[in-house]
Amino acid sequence: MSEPEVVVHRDGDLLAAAAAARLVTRLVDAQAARGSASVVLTGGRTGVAVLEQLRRAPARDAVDWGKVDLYWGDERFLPAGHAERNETQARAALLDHVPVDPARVHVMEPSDGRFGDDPEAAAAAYADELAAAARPEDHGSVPQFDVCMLGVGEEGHVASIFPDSPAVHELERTVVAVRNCPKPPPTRVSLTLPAIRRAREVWLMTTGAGKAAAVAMGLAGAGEVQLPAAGAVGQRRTLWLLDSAAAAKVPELFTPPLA
Ligand SMILES: O=C1O[C@H](COP(=O)(O)O)[C@@H](O)[C@H](O)[C@H]1O
Repeated sequence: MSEPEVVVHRDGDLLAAAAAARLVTRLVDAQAARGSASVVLTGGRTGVAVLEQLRRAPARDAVDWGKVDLYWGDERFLPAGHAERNETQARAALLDHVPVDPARVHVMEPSDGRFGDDPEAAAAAYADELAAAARPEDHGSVPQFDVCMLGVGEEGHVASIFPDSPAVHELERTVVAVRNCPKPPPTRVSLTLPAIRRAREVWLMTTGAGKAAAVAMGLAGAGEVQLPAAGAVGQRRTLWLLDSAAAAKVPELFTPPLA
């Protein structure tokens, strides 16, 4: 597992543009090395802003989008096409604008999908989908994602893993249904921390003063039960991509000059 690294950008727009550029490089490198690439997308303001910046970046065409597997870290369990679904927002921001292979767009089922209003069944199906995509070299029931992008909530949640919730205690399953979320909508489907930790690189991306306390605690060694973001660690790299407001309380040890 990797030690956290911090990159601070002047503001959220710059962070989103820089993360989009970083993602292009990472996907191109993965395709050069292995023929294809995989990325876990996140919902939330920063995650969607990164995809919007990627849509606008001419360098996006350096990626062979037909050879990218796209997954989600979590999904709001709502009907297909609902404006608050992370999938809907990712499609509008980027996926509808690049030539992805629909078979490689691995969505979490909506609440009016194959399993109806049963988030546990939707979570189990996604776990099966991940297991089917894992190759022998992944050494487990989850693909070794090239990049797992995550937002960070004010109370330190990542994906839909909230502090001291059943999901943060899950050590076996790779995907779980989440009920009674403190942030609406109350029902979600989420990767678990063990699944997230299979990623080569985990990028925790967040902006704004409201996130500063959670970011500082995550970097100061908080436990993952109290602060799930602290448990989101990549195999090779764990990057905290912050704007200066979110970085305001970061321990000095981690504070590099503005990027
Ligand atoms: O609801 C969610 O929120 C988090 C954080 O969102 P943000 O707007 O505060 O950046 C996000 O990471 C998660 O995917 C999403 O479902």
